[in-house]
Amino acid sequence: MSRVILLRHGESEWNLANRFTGWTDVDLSETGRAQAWAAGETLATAGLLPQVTFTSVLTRAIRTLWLALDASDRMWLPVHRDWRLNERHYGALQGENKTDFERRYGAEQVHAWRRSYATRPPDLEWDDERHPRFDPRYAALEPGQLPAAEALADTVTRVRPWWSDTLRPCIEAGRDALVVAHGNSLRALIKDLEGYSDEGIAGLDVPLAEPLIYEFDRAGELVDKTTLTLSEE
Ligand SMILES: O=C(O)[C@@H](CO)OP(=O)(O)O
Repeated sequence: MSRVILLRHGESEWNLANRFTGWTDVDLSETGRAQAWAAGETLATAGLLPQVTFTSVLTRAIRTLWLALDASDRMWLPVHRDWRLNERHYGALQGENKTDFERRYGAEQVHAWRRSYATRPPDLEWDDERHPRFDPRYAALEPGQLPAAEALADTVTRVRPWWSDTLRPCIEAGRDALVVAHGNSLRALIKDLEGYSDEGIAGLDVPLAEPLIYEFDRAGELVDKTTLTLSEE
């Protein structure tokens, strides 16, 4: 048996400001840091101490992992960062305020951008300085791998091979893993794990910094899922 703990990062500065974030590399807010620490304490109290950890290449997820590892006295664990766990790329919407956009474009359009499976937000321009091709952390990737905007369906397409080549072998080896990622990259993973339909996944929101525990058998089949409630201060 293997346990996989899925953890969305704590509140970021742009969760707080209600701005579309995507691949923008914003840090955790003070609340987000406290949430990440509390998540680590909760895992330690529950005896959920993984042997290996995975995260994205974005600061809010990496720092959540660091704080959770520190709080659970596990800073020595191996950490594997992978761009395929990044948040869904929100294209030209990145930086915009979600409420302002609802006023300008209507709640239905904004909901489609945020939660429909296949609706892609408008692309970031190729020459926009925020385009990932200008970011050194993606320098080893082929230009065709770098999104200018993603629908959730596109995020599923990049998370699926990560599951097959990285997480699944770890599960089959009987190892427990902590995966710290983002609202929509976790929705992409959970869609396949729990068999959500393209329409059904629109109704799933992953809470900030609340550990979701998935248990798998040695064949990599999901056998159980639980949510850990955070310990009270
Ligand atoms: O802005 C984002 O990148 C995400 C996560 O915060 O937002 P949403 O939940 O609207 O997809």
